Formats: sequence, structure tokens, C-alpha cells
Amino acid sequence: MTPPARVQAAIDLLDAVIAAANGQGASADRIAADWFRARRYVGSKDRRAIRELVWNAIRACGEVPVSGRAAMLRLAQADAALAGLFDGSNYGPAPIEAGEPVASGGVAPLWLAERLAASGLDDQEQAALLGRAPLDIRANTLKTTRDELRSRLPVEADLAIAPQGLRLPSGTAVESWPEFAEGLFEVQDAGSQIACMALGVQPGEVVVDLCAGAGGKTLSLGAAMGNRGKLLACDIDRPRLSRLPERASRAGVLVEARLLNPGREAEMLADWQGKADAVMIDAPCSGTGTWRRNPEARWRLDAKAIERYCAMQANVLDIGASLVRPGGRLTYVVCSLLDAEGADRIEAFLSANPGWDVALPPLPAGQARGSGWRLTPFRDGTDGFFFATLVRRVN
Ligand SMILES: C[S@@+](CC[C@H](N)C(=O)[O-])C[C@H]1O[C@@H](n2cnc3c(N)ncnc32)[C@H](O)[C@@H]1O
Repeated sequence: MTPPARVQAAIDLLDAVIAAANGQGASADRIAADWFRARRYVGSKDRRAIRELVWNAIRACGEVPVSGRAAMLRLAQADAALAGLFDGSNYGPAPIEAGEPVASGGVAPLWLAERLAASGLDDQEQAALLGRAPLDIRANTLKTTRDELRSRLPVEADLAIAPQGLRLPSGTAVESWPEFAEGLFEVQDAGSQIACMALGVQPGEVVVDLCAGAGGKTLSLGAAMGNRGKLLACDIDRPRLSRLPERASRAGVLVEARLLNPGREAEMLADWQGKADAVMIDAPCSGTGTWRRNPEARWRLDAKAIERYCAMQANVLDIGASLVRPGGRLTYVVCSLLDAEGADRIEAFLSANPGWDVALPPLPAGQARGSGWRLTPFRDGTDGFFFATLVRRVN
């Protein structure tokens, strides 16, 4: 493809991404994968260049752009070479006309940037939300050690803040390696590894992962338990939870998976009420801490969506709390940095439930926020997380 043709291809893809964001359609990753699958003639160099243009444009535009072209013009304003490719050549974009709409910049739509600022994130913190995510893995201590894994893989560095973590060059196709098939490691952001440490699970304990999804944190908890004790993983999402057994078997983690019906969770967990030593509640959230991976996610949010997440978070907190035995604990986690979903949620829970105390084991990174703890891309180099650990009083 010629360079102008790549720009036009990126504009077409951006149009699809913008339409999906406005209509709550597929993610940019999904759209790009489908787009390239339908155009197998596009070579790998062209794909890389087009993806780079698309993701740079998504990162550059705070508000949802009116069109892919307006988004690309935002990039072109700061890049004369790119602007020069709007040359009207065959398959390339038409020349730039005076007064054409250009998308506005910024970290996020204004209302959202204001809420991030009110949640204590200054400009540097906000800008880092759109940085490039590294590729972090966790050595699976059920099968290997970090030292042994480091000697087998082309790692960049040990993760100083995650005892089993290693960093690899971004974009490495680690899932095609034999070490992955053997279950020697899992791809897991350092922040997610630390969030699991906040529950402090021990071998022999009775542990529930209430919002397990496909089991990212479940596998981490199972490894920390050394497969001793009991581990239950639940979710209301069948497609997600159905991926867990195969992952657990690869990782050698012993776990029971239980699909819950929304609205009937407590009833379906009647045999676990008040029994768990530790409950992980990795609640559904707006994902403002994961924009490094899905920058277009900020175009999908509105104030109503945040309210809906808050209601879901209150619900899973109540369900999870009912499973904890007296003296046991829960860790509430969100990959969002909005106080509404983090510190405020915990304050609301504590004022409605006086029988709980705040506790957090010592952690290798992060800062206190309200009654919990926060990790940010800017300070900690991780995805953004809020988490809090609460202990149920004995009496
Ligand atoms: C942040 S994701 C979990 C990610 C997962 N723990 C991981 O580490 O990969 C939140 C999950 O909560 C689940 N969820 C939402 N409401 C729930 C409920 N009432 N009970 C159990 N799970 C729920 C969603 O289906 C979703 O999979």
C-alpha cells in the first residue's frame, strides 16, 4: 500500500470505531481484527502502520470525533509529514480543505476529565492513562519459579513491584510459546498481580472469587494458595466463565467454577454463606484504569453508565460480604480511578455495614486513597486500580 492509502485505510477503520463507540458496538481491537481478516491482502507492515495511525488518533482525541477523517486531521495538525499524505492520490485521502472539522484533543471527554480531576488525578496522571501498556507476565509458582522462567524467556526485566512478575517486550506473541502451553506463566498486569496480593490468601484457606470472569485473578489466587484449601470461582457471564476450566487445567489450578443467575446469586451460593476465609470481588467497572489498552473505551462512557456500574458494584459487594465468615476478609477491586467506583463505594459500604474494619497487607506499590489503595500508570507503571480489604468483625 502507498503511505496515503494507509492513511485512508486508517480513516475508514476509525469511522467504524467511532460508530461502534456511539452505538455501544464492538471494541476497537475487535473491529480492527475483523477489518484485517476481511482484507487478507493487506501485508503485515501495512497492518502495523495502519494500526499505529488508528491508535494514535484515538489517543489524540478527547471527545468522540465526528468522523475518522476529523480524528486523523487532529494528528495531521501536529505532523506535517502526515498532513502531506492528504494528497488526493489513488486510494489516498482527499486534500485538506480550509475550515474542515478537526477533532478536539484532550485526555477524555470534558465531563469525564473533570471527574478524574475531582478524583485526585492531575494532568500528568491523566495523560499517563493513555500511555503504552507494557507486557507483564506472572510466573506460575505451581509449576515453576520466576528465576527458572527468566532463564527460559527473553525477558526485559523483573518486575520490582510484583514478586512473580516479569516484563517482556510489548507485542511479543507469548501465547504461542511452549512455556505458555505448559502453564508456566500467565499474562497479567503488575497491578492485577498486586490487587490479588491485597487479599493475602494462604494455603489451606477457603476462598471465593466472586466476579471471576475468565479467571485472570482466580489463577493468581490458586497459585498463592498452592492448591491447598478450597477455591470457588463464580460469574454471571457464561462465555467468560466457560474459558476458566481450560485455563485452570493448563495452569494446574484446582478450582470449582459456578455460573450464577443474575438476581439469584445469594440463593445459588447458599452453601457458602458465612463460610469463606477470603472473598475476591473484582467488580464490573468503567475501566478508566485500562485506557492504555482500550483508549476508545473513554468514548463509550456517560454519567448514566457510571451510575449503572456503581449499582452493580454495591450489589456484588453485598453478595461477596455475605460469604465471608466472622474474622474473614474481602478485597474489593476495580480497574477504575474514579472515586465514585472506588473510595466512595467503600465508604458507602462501611456506613451501611458497621461490622467491618479496614485492613490492607503491606504492598510493594501504590498510595492510600480513602479507606483503600490506588495504583496508577503514572506513579506505579501499572494499569489503574483501586482496591480495599475489609475484615468482618467477630461477634
Ligand atoms: C472486572 S470483570 C472480572 C475480571 C476477572 N476477575 C479477571 O481478573 O480477569 C467483572 C466481572 O464481574 C461479573 N459480574 C457482574 N455482576 C456480577 C454478579 N452479580 N455476580 C457475579 N459476577 C458478576 C462480570 O460478568 C465480569 O466478568
